[in-house]
Amino acid sequence: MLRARDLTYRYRPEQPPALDGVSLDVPAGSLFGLLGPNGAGKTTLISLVAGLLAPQGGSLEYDGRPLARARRAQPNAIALVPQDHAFYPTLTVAENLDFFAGVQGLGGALARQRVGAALAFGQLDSYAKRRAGELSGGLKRRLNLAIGLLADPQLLLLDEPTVGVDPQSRHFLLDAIRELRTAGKTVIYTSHYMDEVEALCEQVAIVDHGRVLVQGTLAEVLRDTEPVLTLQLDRPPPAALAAAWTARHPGLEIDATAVRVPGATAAELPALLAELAAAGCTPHSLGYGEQNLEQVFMRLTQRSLRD
Ligand SMILES: Nc1ncnc2c1ncn2[C@@H]1O[C@H](COP(=O)(O)OP(=O)(O)OP(=O)(O)O)[C@@H](O)[C@H]1O
Repeated sequence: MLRARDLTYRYRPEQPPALDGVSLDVPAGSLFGLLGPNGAGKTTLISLVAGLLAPQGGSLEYDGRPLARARRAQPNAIALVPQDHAFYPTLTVAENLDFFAGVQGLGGALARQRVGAALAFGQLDSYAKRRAGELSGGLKRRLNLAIGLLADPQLLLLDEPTVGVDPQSRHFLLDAIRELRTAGKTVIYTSHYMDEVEALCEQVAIVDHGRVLVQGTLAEVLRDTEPVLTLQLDRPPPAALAAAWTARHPGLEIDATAVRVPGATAAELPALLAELAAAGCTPHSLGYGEQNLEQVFMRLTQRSLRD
């Protein structure tokens, strides 16, 4: 459905590029997680898809047509729900929805029906007459999402929709996003919360410094890296053992209570455990094989998502 090839974008000539050759394929009907730390380029990328910025290099296609042409043919097919609150705080919830329905060219019975559906989707009916600026953080996010859905878009771009919300609203928003997918929408979801992306999305791309580091189904991305053995220990292994393991497994990491051994094979496990026991160290937990997205990100960048 959405195909990006070699996209580049630079805000200022003296700055590094915000996007540096990004290629992505977002299948129709997928919940696609765009994961990356602050400043990775996520907002820039979805601003290009939303048409707020024009690519300086590369191409973007939507349903097989150049994006600009697809947008002219179907102006309401793609909607952006931005990170910032995109409504008028002094208007009520209902007035905001009526206003944005009008902005998107909806009128008469269709506008009433879409506003009703958006209120119901965001479970905002009982707040319809409340000034938007007086809503809680979570309700403001729900209103943002409801406005994005007014014109019944096919592709919804959600930029960090759960930042700054209470756990209950976060839960509500994540369920609502799942519902959108069930209703056949395509959703691109940017986040630096890897647990959310892991719980929600079946397609994932990890971006950093304006580049896509890895993309594919969640299962592919998690499997894409060599297995890591993680041992939680009662104390660090002796220096001689650490040196021997590091020689066999470059990239081995040791901290006060854990050892991470990249590239260890399943066949090696008994020997490694025997060496540890001989050195007087007792592992109290052991993990092997599949990693989570945070670990994949750390392996690819040597940094944490929150650095
Ligand atoms: N309007 C702007 N002018 C100049 N530089 C910008 C502008 N907007 C973003 N940048 C820079 O472009 C890079 C990518 O920013 P972008 O907002 O796309 O990242 P992001 O992954 O969405 O981060 P965040 O999670 O913090 O929103 C960053 O280095 C950022 O400082």
